Amino acid sequence: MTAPLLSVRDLGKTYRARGRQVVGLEGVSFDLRSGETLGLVGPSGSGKSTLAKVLMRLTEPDTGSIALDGDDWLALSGGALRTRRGEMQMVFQDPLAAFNPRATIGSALADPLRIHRIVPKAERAERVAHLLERVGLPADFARRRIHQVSGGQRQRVAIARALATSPRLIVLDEAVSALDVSVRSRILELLADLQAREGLAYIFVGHDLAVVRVISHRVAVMEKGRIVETGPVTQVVADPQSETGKALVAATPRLY
Ligand SMILES: Nc1ncnc2c1ncn2[C@@H]1O[C@H](COP(=O)(O)OP(=O)(O)OP(=O)(O)O)[C@@H](O)[C@H]1O
Repeated sequence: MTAPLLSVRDLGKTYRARGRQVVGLEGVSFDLRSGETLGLVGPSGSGKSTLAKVLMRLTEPDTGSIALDGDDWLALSGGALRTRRGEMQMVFQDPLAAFNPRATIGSALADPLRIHRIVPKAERAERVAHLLERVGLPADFARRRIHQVSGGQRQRVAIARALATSPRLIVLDEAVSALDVSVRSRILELLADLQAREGLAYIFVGHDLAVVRVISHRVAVMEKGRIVETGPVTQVVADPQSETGKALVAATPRLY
């Protein structure tokens, strides 16, 4: 067995809001290997976004540890964090909110190449064209703006931008939830192709178990900040053990 790419142990986070304490995460532990997808499901408020934000170093946990490739991910700060940040990327539900509407797609893709000093200026246009090609878009998309392309194409651009820093892991937060069924299937196919070719690991946050099942190898069910059940996706779907897992399966008529 190869060592895990990501090793998460005992993460805890409590929010303090208006004198009240709210559990964001409690005792969250899991491993993820290269080339593997972990689906993350659970009701609203169960801690999925908090976990994603902690992994991305957008918020700090109170307790616990995260190792990426054996390195202490939470110990990184300043320049070291900036250098390695691109190893984990995130794709959101609404790419329009994540892109400057006035910038061209080409400049949006060139930004991470410049910021992370991935290729010299003279090679950026070529690298942008290559990123577009990897997500199935023609090179002339570089001249368009994000609002000039369809929802599925926007999500392809968002995936291309995530790929720019050669991440080991991409957190996909409801990344296909806003798309029509046929567009959604093609994006899921693209993600699976990229994973097969490049060994990317994904954490796929979703509310629809029917969609999560298509892409995930394993699934973790969250409730009140805890992982209450985890296992191979086929097993959790066929025979959920937790009350939350049972409720999610019961609420998903398209599973069979
Ligand atoms: N900034 C914050 N301040 C206070 N409480 C917060 C904050 N962010 C999240 N919470 C609380 O932490 C808990 C976990 O929330 P989180 O957003 O991680 O859940 P989620 O599973 O992603 O929900 P959703 O599916 O609705 O996005 C909830 O009770 C939420 O109200």
